[in-house]
Parts: sequence; C-alpha cells; structure tokens
Amino acid sequence: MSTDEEFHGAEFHEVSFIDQNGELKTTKIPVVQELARQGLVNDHFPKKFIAFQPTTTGNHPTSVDTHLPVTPPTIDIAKLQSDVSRELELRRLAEAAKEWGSFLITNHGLKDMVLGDAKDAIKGFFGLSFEEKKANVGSYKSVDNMGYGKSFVKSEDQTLDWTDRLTMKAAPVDPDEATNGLMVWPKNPTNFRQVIETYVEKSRKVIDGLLQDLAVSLSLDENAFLQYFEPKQSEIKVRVNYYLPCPRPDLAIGILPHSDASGLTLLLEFGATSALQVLKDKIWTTLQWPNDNSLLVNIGDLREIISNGVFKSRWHRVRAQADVERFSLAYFYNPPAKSEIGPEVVGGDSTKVTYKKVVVEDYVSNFYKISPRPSKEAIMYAKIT
Ligand SMILES: O=C(O)CCC(=O)C(=O)O
Ligand SMILES: [Fe+2]
Repeated sequence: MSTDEEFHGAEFHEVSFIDQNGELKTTKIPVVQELARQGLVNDHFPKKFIAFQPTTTGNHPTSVDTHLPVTPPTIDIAKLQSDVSRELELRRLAEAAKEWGSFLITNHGLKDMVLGDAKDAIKGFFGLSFEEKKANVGSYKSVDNMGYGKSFVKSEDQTLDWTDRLTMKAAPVDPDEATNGLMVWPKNPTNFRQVIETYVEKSRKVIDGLLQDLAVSLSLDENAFLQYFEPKQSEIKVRVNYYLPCPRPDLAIGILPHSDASGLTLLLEFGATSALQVLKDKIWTTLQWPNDNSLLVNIGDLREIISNGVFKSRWHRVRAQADVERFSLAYFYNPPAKSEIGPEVVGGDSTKVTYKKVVVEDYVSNFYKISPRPSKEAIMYAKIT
C-alpha cells in the first residue's frame, strides 16, 4: 500500500533528507496530530508507525514492561552550592554522569513562572490547527531536522515516530535570520519566542554551573569543560515534542532510539510522565520522573568525547502511551560549531585517550548523516580504534 492510499485524507509534513547514496530526497510524513484528530487510525494502525512486532499476547515484546519505572539519580543543585553538602553531592554527580548519563536536577532555581510560561506556550502552539501551525512557523532551508514537523528521516520506508515536533535555534542569534532561513520561531502564541528564550537564558546559567561541577567532580579545573562553551558562539537548539495518546502503544514508538549529539541536553517534561526510557545494562529502563518541575540532564555525545568516555551519552527512546498526552522541551547545548573539542584526560578512571579531537559541526553533520540507526554508532566517528 502506498503512503497516499494508507493515509487517504491525511495532512503531511514534507521532509528533505540525503539518502544512503548521497541523493537529496523529499518525502511526506503524516502529521500525527491530524491522524489522531481525524480518527484515521482507528480501523487499522498504519504500517509506517509500527516499531514493534505484535505479539500473541498483545504485550510489548521486550522484557522491560515487566519492570517498574526507576527513579534515576537526583542531584540537588542547592546542595552543590552549600559548603556543608557540596563534597557528597559532587560525588553523587560524578557517579550519576558515569553510571547513568541521565539524571534529574532539583532546586535548580528556575522559577515556577518561567517553567509555567514555557509549558503554556508549548501547549498553546500545539493547540492551534494544523493550518495555523504551518502558517505561523517559517521554513528552514537546510535538510537537517529544524523547523515544524521535521524528523530524523533517512529513507522512504523508515519507521516513523508517534509525535509532532518543532525545532528551533536559540543561539547564537543570527542577525540575518530571514535570509539564512532560520525563521522557524512561531509567531503564535505571540509570546512563544520570548518565553522560550527566557527559559533558555535562565537554564543556561544552571547548565554552565553544572559543567563546572562536573569538571570539579572529576578533580579537573572547574573550567575544563565549560571552556569549550564560548558564551557568544555556543549553539543552543530547542525542540518541543508533543506525544499524542496512541491507539496502539504496543506497536508504536514516541521517539526511536537515539543518543543526543549535544554537549549536554536539558529536558523538561509535562503532561504524562514515565515514557522516557534509557538503555541501561542492556535493558530499556523507564525513568520515573516526578511531576514537580525537576529537570532531566542527558549527557550528549560531545560530552562523552570531552570526558574521554568517562561520562556516558545514553541511548534513549520514548514509549507511546495509550490515553495520555505528554510534552517535552529538549534543550541541546553545544560548543561553537567551528570549534574543535577533544578529550580532557581525566586521570584515575581514564588515563588512556580513547577519543579523537573533532570539529563540532563535522561531528554533528556525520551524526545526522547516519541517524537514525539501530545502535549507538555515531560516536564511532570520534573513537580511537
Ligand atoms: O521527550 C523526551 O523525553 C525525550 C526527547 C528526546 O530525546 C529528544 O528530543 O532528543
Ligand atoms: Fe534525545
């Protein structure tokens, strides 16, 4: 069945990508929000969204669903800032970044209002009709996955994510946004850009502090990691994800497995919780995430390289859920595109250098060239073999 037959009457996102032969291709991706709204998936669940084979019991085929969600390590930023508790919390931070690569932060100092405004703006955007969303988000020229509805797509027959998303560049600010095709910030809700930029700016202070604490936790100079993030040229991308209730959560997936290419990712979630899974000790482990403005930090590939592999960039995915909707805001923090990063030899745990120096934009472009893949391969680009 062709895409058009299977999705008769549906709305589509157009996505361009470079295929395995280096050719520029354009394909159409059904808009999940519209499929759900128009009830187009009730009779049969579309093949393009089938990530898991059905089992005779109807259960999801991995063993993970029999495991209860697990709370990842939680780092209390206030404790990192207090002389009395700092030492112990630094040890917990190092442990969390090494063993998990994903950890929650609490008492981060971001005001409820900053988080609340960001959540309202995201809900407001996805609450618009498809035509309104499309009309008020600009287009983005390049083929990487910026803009509304852009996804990791590398082939026509690839499994698609059960989600709708919007990705924007928050920094560095480009004075020629219009001519460079960066005008992807929605104009509606009218305060969208302003509240997300406020969130980005306030969070950046928290992340910079964490980068210093991560270095100190390994007995490095406090600027050993932060030095790569030059304040004016560091890149910040923001992705907002909307995971709709899914009629077949046993078959579909919210986001296919991937690692983040970033230096560090900061995640805010709201709506339903317990959908994000990390591959830990070969088991997809669902992260229990309290509904209380805790944020989740993910070590990205670039950070794995800078830490010479001591910190791990986790392979992660998002499960589809039946009756609930979930939103997330992913904040990807990268060193400047043209800069070169390389492993800081961290002694003790890692005396042998196992990663090469790489130029950030080269790493990222290779990452997008090969993602998505069924295993964590992009990092091999920077591995000394
Ligand atoms: O929604 C989430 O929790 C994760 C999103 C994510 O992994 C991403 O946008 O890269
Ligand atoms: Fe991710």
